[in-house]
Amino acid sequence: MIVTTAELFRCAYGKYAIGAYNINNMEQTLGLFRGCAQAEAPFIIQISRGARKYADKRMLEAMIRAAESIYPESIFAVHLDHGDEETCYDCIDSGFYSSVMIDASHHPFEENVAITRRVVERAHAKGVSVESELGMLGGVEEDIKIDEGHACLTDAEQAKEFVAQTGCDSLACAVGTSHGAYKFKGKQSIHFDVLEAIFKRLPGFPLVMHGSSSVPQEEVRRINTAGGKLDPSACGVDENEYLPAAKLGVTKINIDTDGRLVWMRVHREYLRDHPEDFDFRGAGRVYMAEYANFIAHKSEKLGCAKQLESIRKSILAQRGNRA
Ligand SMILES: O=C(CO)COP(=O)(O)O
Ligand SMILES: O=C[C@H](O)COP(=O)(O)O
Ligand SMILES: [Zn+2]
Ligand SMILES: [Zn+2]
Repeated sequence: MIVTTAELFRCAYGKYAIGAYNINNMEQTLGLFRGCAQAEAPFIIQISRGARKYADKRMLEAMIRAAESIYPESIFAVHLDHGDEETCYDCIDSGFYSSVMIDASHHPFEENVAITRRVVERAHAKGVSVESELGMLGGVEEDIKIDEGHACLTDAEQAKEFVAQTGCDSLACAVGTSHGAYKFKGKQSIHFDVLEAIFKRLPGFPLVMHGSSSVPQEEVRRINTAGGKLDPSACGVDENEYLPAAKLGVTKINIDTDGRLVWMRVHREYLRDHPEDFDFRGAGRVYMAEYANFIAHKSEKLGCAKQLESIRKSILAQRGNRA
């Protein structure tokens, strides 16, 4: 069942967070549905503009619809990740996406408000939820790279004003995390003081945390042992901080890099250990099983494992009340 992120957030708020994972190909798609079925977890499928170019937006839609028919019990939102205005409209008009992110945070405040408001109007007219962004994360995001010194954390007072002026359904905040495998040097910590200040000014309002991969050192070590050359000093967010963040209003946690690391590790090790192999499905099979286990593990850490049936009841009730 495809639901909106707003519907998911009404169930999760203050209790747990929903994992948002980017997909680009069939193996990720099947692994994601399988992992969430294993964990009995709801989820958010994220499609970036890069993914829409890489795999063709029609291919991604067809794969997701096929995966849904293979896993009919699944409950998920289809979400555009880091959209610009034009791509948001394309997704809203497609009738397939249930949620879009308009990321105009690189513009000045007033312009960010104006762009976000336009998208909210078009989206809400079609029942689509809107995530917006205020503040700037470090790291690489689509074609923009922001170094550590230029990242700027979200101001709580501005966040309150921004939400009131735009009417968006959720807000991505910069609270110390960053995108990619080369995150800030050393351990990445969520600035809980900043998050708490936003939570206090926006009680009941769903917050989103991007750049939340944990970049496990063991994963980086295995990739490098099998021939990779990733920076071994980079680490991500401690997975044990997902739930404390959820208690402060974070309902959506974005994880892409960690899934890419699973792909890299499985394929590098498989090719190293099976030099005679010319059937790529061997590695693909291992990857799908490993990715499913990875998703199930993340769902436990996010607190959304075993929530599927209660979410189903609650969303059907929400829809019944509105009908
Ligand atoms: O925020 C993300 C996608 O929008 C992903 O963040 P990571 O690079 O930490 O996985
Ligand atoms: O934040 C970005 C996501 O990790 C998606 O990355 P991408 O734009 O390379 O598809
Ligand atoms: Zn941004
Ligand atoms: Zn992001």
